[in-house]
Amino acid sequence: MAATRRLVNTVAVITINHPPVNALSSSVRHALVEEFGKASKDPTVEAIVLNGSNGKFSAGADIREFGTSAIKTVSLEDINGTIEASQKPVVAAIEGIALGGGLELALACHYRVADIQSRVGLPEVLIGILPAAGGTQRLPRLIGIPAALDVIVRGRHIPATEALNLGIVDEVVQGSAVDAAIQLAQKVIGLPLNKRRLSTLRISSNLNMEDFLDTTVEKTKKQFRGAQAPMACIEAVRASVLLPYHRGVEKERQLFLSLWATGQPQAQQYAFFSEREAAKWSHPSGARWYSEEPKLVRTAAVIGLGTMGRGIVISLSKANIPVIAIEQDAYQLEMGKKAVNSLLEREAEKLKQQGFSPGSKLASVHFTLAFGELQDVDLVIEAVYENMELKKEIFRKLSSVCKSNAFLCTNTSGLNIDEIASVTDRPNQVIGTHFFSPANIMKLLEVVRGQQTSLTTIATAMNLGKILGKVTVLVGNCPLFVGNRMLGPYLEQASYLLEEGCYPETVDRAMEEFGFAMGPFRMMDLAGLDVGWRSRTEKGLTGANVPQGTPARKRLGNRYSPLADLLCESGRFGQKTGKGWYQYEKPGGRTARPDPWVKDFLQKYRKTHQIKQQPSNQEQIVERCVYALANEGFRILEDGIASCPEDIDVIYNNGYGWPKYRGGPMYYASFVGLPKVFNTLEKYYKANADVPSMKPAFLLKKLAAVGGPPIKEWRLQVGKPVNKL
Ligand SMILES: CCC/C=C/C(=O)SCCNC(=O)CCNC(=O)[C@H](O)C(C)(C)COP(=O)([O-])OP(=O)([O-])OC[C@H]1O[C@@H](n2cnc3c(N)ncnc32)[C@H](O)[C@@H]1OP(=O)([O-])[O-]
Repeated sequence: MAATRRLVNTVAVITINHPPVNALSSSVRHALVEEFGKASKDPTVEAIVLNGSNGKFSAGADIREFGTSAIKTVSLEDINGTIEASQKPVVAAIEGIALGGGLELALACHYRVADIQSRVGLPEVLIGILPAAGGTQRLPRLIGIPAALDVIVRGRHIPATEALNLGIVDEVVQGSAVDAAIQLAQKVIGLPLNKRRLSTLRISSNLNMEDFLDTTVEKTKKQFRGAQAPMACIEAVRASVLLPYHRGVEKERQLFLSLWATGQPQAQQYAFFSEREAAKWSHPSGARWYSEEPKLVRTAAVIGLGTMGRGIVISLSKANIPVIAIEQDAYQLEMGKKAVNSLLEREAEKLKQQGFSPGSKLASVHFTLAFGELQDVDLVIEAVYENMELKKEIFRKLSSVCKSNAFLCTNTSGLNIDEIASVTDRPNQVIGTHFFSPANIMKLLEVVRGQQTSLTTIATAMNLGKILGKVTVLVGNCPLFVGNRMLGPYLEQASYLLEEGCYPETVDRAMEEFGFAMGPFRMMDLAGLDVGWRSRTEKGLTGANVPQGTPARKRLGNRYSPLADLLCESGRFGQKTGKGWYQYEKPGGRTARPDPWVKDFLQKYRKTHQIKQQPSNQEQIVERCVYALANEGFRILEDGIASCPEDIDVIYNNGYGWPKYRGGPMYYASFVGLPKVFNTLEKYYKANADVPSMKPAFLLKKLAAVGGPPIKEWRLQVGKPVNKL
């Protein structure tokens, strides 16, 4: 039964029953209509309580129903209208979650009681749509325009205590929300309900509403560049100010339909489900996520308290895993300790505001210089800087100190996991955990399996990612893994565009207007140009080891752009030195301004090398950079490094500032049409045979030849994720 009804004295308790998250699918909506109908007519029932089974009120509309005929059967807004109009008081008992349509349903009830652990919110914007069951009209009437806009446009999950302060819920309880709701229902029997019907309320505000909304539009446009849903949310809330309720709801509906026509909701919903699929990892042996038991990680250690290590320590502590944090000398340890403690204090403050005792949620961190103290930890994450010899030295030590069943993880963004594992006494328990900076904030975790990594180790690392609240993707071992490997051809194209007449700001603007959080040059300045320079020097691509007579713009017969090397030779390492592709207000400054020095440098460079100027327009810039990125994605699939295109998209959406409303580079390629992507790359490669990264990948060619099937059918062509490198 999608909903059940029981009687407690004169209160009917209607329970939504649709595991795992009580999504309001067609069957649930039908069941709600039926049970409400019965409870309303039953003369022994004087009040109604609505809750969800398994401690979850509801995660909202069933996302899988969008775009199908199921969504067209009995509408949630009609149900909400019926509930609100009920002559018997209806109380929502919110446990766990009331999200999206779930909260809209609760808003239609006359009262709302929440348990202290629950979260409410209208996160529709995160899947490309807007609350379209009256949420954009009821919430502003309940909590006012500014607060409602914040909730609806940002789509965040709001902890119960904050929801109480905002006025979204009437009561927060430590114990059972259902018991409290039944008590409240009994208390309000017979009281007038008019003021509890949100659709009938008038919006009160002293603000100059039109100005306020216009300013919000401008701010939101900048903040969510290119995303349509946040803008539609504002327009729907504007309607709540200007129009009577029923016309506001019509506007909500229209906005929903026009959003659907943009294609953005489909991309964002693909991204939503891809994230969940990524957790269901597969292994070339045929093992899958459900066939392997992860080991419990009761204690962990982090080696190295630089920016990355600090973030990892915070993540572990927030997941209630006690941590031992190690540094190499007293000074570094003290610096790390100060930074970690100050971040932990902030977390503790947040918890206090939510009504929790920080001690119950944040695990302890012990700082030490002594490796010997690691003998009992279940798992170690090494997070020192990227240097193979240093990492090997640490893993040798760990191997001798840690108990035999401890897992050893290396936080590297591209070094060979097998080489690191080879110096240990347990290569099967070594795995890569590539966090993204700042590690306590960024959602992505690339888990890298080496050749000998055991299934238990994989299951444990994947499960740890989940416990840390990360979007975790399992990938194979190759230089730079998935995300960073794809950046290579992308950044290469960006540099060639400069050689051919563009400027950093032109390329960045094009990519940012496409939707990237940051264009390639601003990104390089932030990461530090010296990092890539060091790696190219080690590979003999630049510096003293380049063979004499090598042309400046060729390496091993292929095109090479020395621009970044030249910048580094002038001491321009990016933000840290106050100069890079841009100039900054000071070393460490954040505000990038176009630098006349760079313009002059590029002009002289083009003249010296007699490069014909043919600056690309915005569309060409995007095509070259994004197709280069996706093409490498196809190669990664061919090589068996990623299991499926969805995993690649999850990595880009969560770790590289890719605009989620475009689904990810592989989804985008599919959206544009694989034959078009193939033909564009082929044309470029024919004209530039010295740029092998633009040669269309074999898999792309194969898929384009059959007309570019939908992305979920690519798996058939990809096969098992066997590392072919
Ligand atoms: C009518 C128009 C107006 C209304 C619009 C809306 O309400 S739009 C909706 C607005 N609401 C949202 O945007 C909320 C979206 N959901 C979430 O944010 C999270 O899922 C969570 C916080 C509810 C639970 O997190 P967690 O880490 O505990 O668990 P988990 O994330 O792994 O999910 C478990 C399983 O449930 C599945 N599933 C989940 N939700 C839905 C759904 N609504 N639908 C269908 N399925 C859903 C999920 O795919 C997964 O399936 P699998 O892989 O097992 O087959």
